Amino acid sequence: MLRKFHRLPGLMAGLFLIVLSVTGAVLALAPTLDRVSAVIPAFGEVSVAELADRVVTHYPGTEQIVREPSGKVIVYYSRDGQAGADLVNPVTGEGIAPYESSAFFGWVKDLHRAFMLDDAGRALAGVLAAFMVLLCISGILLLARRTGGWRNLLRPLSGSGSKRIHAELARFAVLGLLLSALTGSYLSAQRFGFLPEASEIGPTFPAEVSGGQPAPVGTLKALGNVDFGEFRELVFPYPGDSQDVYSLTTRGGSGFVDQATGELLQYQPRSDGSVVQQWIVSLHTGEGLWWLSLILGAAALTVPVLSMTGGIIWWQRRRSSGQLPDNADASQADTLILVGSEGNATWGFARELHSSLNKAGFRVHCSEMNALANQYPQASRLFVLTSTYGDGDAPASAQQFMARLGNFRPGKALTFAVLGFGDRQFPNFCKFAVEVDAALANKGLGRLHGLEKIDRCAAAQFSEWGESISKDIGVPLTLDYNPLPPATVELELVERADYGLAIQAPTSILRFKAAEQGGWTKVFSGNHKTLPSFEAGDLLGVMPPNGQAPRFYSLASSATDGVVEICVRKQPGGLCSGYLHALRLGDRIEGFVRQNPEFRPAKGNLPIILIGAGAGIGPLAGFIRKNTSRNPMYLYWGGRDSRSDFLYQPELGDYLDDLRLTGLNTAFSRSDERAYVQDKLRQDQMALRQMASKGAQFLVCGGRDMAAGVRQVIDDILKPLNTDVESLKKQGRYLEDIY
Ligand SMILES: Cc1cc2nc3c(=O)[nH]c(=O)nc-3n(C[C@H](O)[C@H](O)[C@H](O)COP(=O)(O)O)c2cc1C
Repeated sequence: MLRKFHRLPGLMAGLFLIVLSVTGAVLALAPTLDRVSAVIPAFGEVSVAELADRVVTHYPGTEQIVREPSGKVIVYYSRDGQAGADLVNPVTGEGIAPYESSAFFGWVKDLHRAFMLDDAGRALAGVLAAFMVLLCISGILLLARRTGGWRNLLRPLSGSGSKRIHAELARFAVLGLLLSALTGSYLSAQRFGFLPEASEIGPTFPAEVSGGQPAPVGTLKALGNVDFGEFRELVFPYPGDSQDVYSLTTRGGSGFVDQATGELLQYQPRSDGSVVQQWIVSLHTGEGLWWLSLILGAAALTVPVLSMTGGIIWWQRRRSSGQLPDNADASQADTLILVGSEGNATWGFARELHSSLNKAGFRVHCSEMNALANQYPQASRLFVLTSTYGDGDAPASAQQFMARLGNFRPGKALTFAVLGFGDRQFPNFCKFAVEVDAALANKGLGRLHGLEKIDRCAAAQFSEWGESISKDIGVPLTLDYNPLPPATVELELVERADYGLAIQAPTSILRFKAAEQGGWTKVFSGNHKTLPSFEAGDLLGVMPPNGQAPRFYSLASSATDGVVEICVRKQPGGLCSGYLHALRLGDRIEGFVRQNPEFRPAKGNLPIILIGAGAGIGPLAGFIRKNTSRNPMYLYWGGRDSRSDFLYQPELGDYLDDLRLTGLNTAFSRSDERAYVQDKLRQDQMALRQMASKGAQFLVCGGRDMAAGVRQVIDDILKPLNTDVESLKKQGRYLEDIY
């Protein structure tokens, strides 16, 4: 609901909002430019009497002197019967340049206020400002939900692409945008009479003036008492009219000054309403507050990017939820399908189930798990299809499910079936699905069908599950889904370095390049695909021979390195690792990239501690290679025998020499020292604790047992700091890529 609330005004108003914000950003420059060119005397340096005296010396026909909020001073005068206006220096009274309001800023202001459409445009701008208020408020709520609560609002954000850019920019700009939108809505509501405007009634013209011989303006006492900082406007008396007076406006009010005695007559302070009104204008335009105008301008500039990324997110969501035809409304549906997915594979299965149930005559509502509503009044069966990610964690579209389950009030008749999607190669096979199944049972829901798990998107297992469900619901379902294989690129092996043969742990560093599509094939196929950009720590999906499901390997290079590098240990009987180890230079494989932004070193210059064992060194070596800004980076790595499987030994030496690597600590389990990487960590505990207390980040890559051992040692090391690995994980300071 909240997302819908955020999305609708956003999509409707996107284009106009871009115009409003870009013009707003341009206008925000005006107060700063004015401030830069203005000469502003220090407090107490120039009184209004002195200012007027100096101006009159240079402009004998002065009629009015105005001080703009930026500090600029304008004199309006008549000379030889011609009216003129000049900018003047308030210290000397000399003219600086003829005064002309900028035609460009005037045009931009018209576009900003009314889209060049008079009242209809003004009304539209007002409605858009109100939309913007809604967008900002719903956006802040969504952000708090995404970061796990208000207290975490400033924490590092996870995710990548449009979602990440949208959230980061919104977090930076939201307060500025909210201020502009609130003040804009207020001013617009005032203009159309929905809110009262503070009317400023000036003082009445004095009943009595001295009528004596006018004194020189520089000697008038009431003007001498007002500092330039307080001054706003001085209107001169009509020349030769001894009954006329000076009209003086200051920051605090306005009054009249007798031109002979210099007495202040009929002074009237400004009303509170007028002060508030002026503040609202200043907070909207930055008038007189040049620093605020820069903040508002920077915030406004984010709107085009926010609109674009917001549009992309909406479109991706729509596409991934498959624009399901005949998706029943949640309140009307008798059957629910909730989907937890990170890479969208599970959506394909959900779509097939949705279509099959629809054909069987059910009213089916399908949505992501994060969109779990509090109630589904008509629903009697719930199917949850979810993948598992990270190390047994929830996928992106299910991360808020468990929290939302707290408010979920299921009807008595609602029964459920959970179908997990995962990969048996991970020890936490379908762990999140297991947790969801238990949580729903705890909530008191009856089971329609027990938990089942699908390994690597196996279509046959899915069909079998469909047959069991058919029996449970008493209606035949045919679940015939063949997932499309991912779009792959042909990669050619260009280099390999082999280690570990002597110790029966063959491990190779393999470097590939996108294979050249030559000659006629290239011309006619139009099929010259390249890998998308990738970073060390992302995953290379490799299609093994015989059409098996892809296997994933952590990338040890970034796209900018010009090669696709992986480090692979040959597993006994391993289909894909065996296939890769048998490759010779020039051989080609089919591969694709899957991003893994959760496993990346933090930016900045806090220490990074890389810990790994065996082939887990791959992405860690990639991080070190990329550390061209020489931030402190330490590597703890464990192998078997330094003579046989010291992976990346020459490169690590170079990185130490050129300071991309600050410290290297190795442990070899089959050498004389018989040490594991955990032992080296324990030996260095003082240094590690000190770095942790300074905010260091830990990145661990390698086998599961090693990772468990490392976690235990780091927990011990952190104890005196009253923290642990779990807390560091929550802060994004302990990342694992384990297999
Ligand atoms: C980085 C990564 C981590 C994964 N972690 C697990 C895991 O812990 N347990 C599991 O069963 N499957 C794991 N998988 C496999 C996915 O759950 C599986 O590929 C699933 O079909 C993906 O579906 P989705 O594209 O809808 O998210 C992982 C996959 C990747 C790429």
